[in-house]
Amino acid sequence: MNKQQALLSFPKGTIINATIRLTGSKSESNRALIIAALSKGLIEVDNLSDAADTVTLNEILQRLAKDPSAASPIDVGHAGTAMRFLTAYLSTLDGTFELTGSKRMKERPIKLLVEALWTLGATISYLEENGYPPLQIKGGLKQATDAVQIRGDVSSQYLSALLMIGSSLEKGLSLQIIDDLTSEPYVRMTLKMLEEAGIKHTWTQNVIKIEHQDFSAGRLVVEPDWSAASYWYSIAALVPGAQIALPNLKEYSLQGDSRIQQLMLALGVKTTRTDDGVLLQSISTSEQHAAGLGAQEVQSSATAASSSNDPAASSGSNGTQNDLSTHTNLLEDESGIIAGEAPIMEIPASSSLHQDQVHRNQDDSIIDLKDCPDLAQTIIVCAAARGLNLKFTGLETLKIKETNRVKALQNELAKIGVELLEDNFVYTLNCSNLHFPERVNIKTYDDHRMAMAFAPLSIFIPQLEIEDMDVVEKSYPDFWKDLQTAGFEVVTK
Ligand SMILES: O=C(O)C1=C[C@@H](OP(=O)(O)O)[C@@H](O)[C@H](O)C1
Ligand SMILES: C=C(OP(=O)(O)O)C(=O)O
Repeated sequence: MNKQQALLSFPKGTIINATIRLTGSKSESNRALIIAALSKGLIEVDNLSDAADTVTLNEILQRLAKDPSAASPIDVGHAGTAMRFLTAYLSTLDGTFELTGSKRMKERPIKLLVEALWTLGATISYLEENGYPPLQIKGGLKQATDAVQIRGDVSSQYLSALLMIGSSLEKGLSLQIIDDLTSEPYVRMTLKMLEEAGIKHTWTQNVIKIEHQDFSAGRLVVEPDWSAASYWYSIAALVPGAQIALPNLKEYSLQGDSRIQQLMLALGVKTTRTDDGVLLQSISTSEQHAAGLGAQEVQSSATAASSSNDPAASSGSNGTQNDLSTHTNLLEDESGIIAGEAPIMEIPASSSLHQDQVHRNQDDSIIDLKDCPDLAQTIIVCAAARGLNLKFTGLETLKIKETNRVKALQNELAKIGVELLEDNFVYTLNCSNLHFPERVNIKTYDDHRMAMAFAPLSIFIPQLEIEDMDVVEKSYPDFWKDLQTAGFEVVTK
């Protein structure tokens, strides 16, 4: 099938003054759909995302509700959350299911989740490579135990998948997290949404407990997507005088990616709360200097931003301070490979020890994105365009997402003369040869975030081609239309 390219340009002198209505969060939507399905009609959902990942999961759940025996094979395409959440959910249904996905999905590890479900009593087998989809799931889980351990440093989606089925299991769930927890705000989002659906939990040190209990009737309202908002922050950081209103976004959100507010303050974007959402404004260089945001300050301010100002983020929802960030590594896996017998892809080394070292030794110019990996491409490309030699940690899990995002960033940033250097879990931008050619073609690697993170470069590159523009469907189908609303020219080729 021929891929459609977008040819982007940004007329010189355009001042951006736009209102952009973002679609709902795909993370919240996909949790809401699973919770609604588990609640058997007690929970209703409002403002579902238009994201293809959500549309796909919704269709699958509707087919399952109609006739589980006719629903298989179930194909989630590129949707990581759908793959992981359904693996747990299907284990609780009656029937036998084949769960598969795109070529890339078959390279994204699922072994830790499958092993945790095996411990609970599920019957799951690998249909191709050990440790990877496709899976055969024989439902009707007969629970062997409530106690399960799982490494937290590979994907938080495994934990969310288990937590969502916890209250439906006859013995409940006691989930012990070993190793560092990556993408922690997504686990908190899961627990918060379960709470909104009447499901209580406790989180003490590294153990989250959910008793067997019933959902209570209610409605989950999905907020607009903060990850999608990040591309507008990047644009505001690169276009002097830009003003972008994002209605309905909440300053304090269930979404950890709302941290873009603090991170981008350091790159020159101010966020103001309005009656119906937030307003982004680019701060001029002189304002940045007046606010003390010189090059050095940009770096330390960005670091400070990596500890959220969201009060909900600093303690368990039961008010218990958890110490996951400091607990020791219990299951060091020196090989750094969790794949089965035929490993397809190395997952980030079980790197807690090394990363702890980095954190201990770090000067304050390192931005840690472990809590918000989906912001990495946006921030790194934006910083590169600004010529800022920033340092980052917490990027290890990028290697097992829609593509190896570290490699993809390295390849595409090279086209503007920028290097992203990797050394012992620290990633450094070297912008000393930054230049903007007349025409650049950006490859997307089947990754929506590659397309959206690089699109703002059209502010500097007269003809920017984005290969395979349809990739944005995964999370933000209206992205190109919204760019046009803001004054960008988008020609489809
Ligand atoms: O739970 C979720 O909704 C998500 C968790 C994150 O994945 P990891 O936990 O694998 O980092 C994130 O990258 C993904 O886009 C959505
Ligand atoms: C990593 C992502 O999604 P998923 O893991 O759900 O495929 C993403 O949206 O950036």
